Amino acid sequence: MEPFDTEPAGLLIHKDFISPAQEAALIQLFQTELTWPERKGRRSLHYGYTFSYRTFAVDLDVPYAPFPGWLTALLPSDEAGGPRRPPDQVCVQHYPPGTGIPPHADTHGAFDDRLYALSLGAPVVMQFGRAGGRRVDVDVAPRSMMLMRGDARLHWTHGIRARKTDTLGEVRRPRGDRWSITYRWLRAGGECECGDEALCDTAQRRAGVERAYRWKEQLQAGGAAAPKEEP
Ligand SMILES: O=C(O)CCC(=O)C(=O)O
Ligand SMILES: [Fe+2]
Repeated sequence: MEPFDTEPAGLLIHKDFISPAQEAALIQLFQTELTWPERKGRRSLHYGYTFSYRTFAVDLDVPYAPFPGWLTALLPSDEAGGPRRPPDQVCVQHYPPGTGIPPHADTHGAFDDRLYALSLGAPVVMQFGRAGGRRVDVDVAPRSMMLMRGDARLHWTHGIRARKTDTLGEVRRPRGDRWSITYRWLRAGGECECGDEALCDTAQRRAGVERAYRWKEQLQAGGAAAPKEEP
């Protein structure tokens, strides 16, 4: 796994984590064997514990669902000191062209300091952002496994703009269908000690600040009636 050559620190990318043949077989499986929710935009399926879009943590009321065989074969083998056990929560997502995911930091208290994401299908530009406006665009290649830890995990947001093309230098590249598999481990104790009040749910709760959910802001502004585009 190689560190990304600029900020954010803690972003590592393992190119060609799977072969083109493995990728093609997986995309075939995604398209023919999985039952995706009927909705426009990005679509998600959950394995292990189920992710809750209400709390942005796992929903412990939904029993742990064992991983299917095809997924077990794709668990990251980590050079960074772990994982010592299989992930608790895995999310397979499909991004049709034009869709994205709003900038966010995965919930600190719920998940520990390592997040992995395997990419399949079309490449996409992922944007990392830091409070104060710094932004780094990362061109995420298919078949690569990304690891976010340290700063990249805790103190930067990541997101994908909902748009039909990405611009790289002078080149406008059309988006294509992309799939990702993200891997998360529950944080023991459920409290994060990073203290980052801009991004950490534990720090915000301790400071008496309610996390600023975009859909709550929309509700207050008389806008959308339900969360639509949250991670
Ligand atoms: O699609 C990806 O590569 C990342 C998805 C993500 O950030 C998330 O599900 O929290
Ligand atoms: Fe994320």
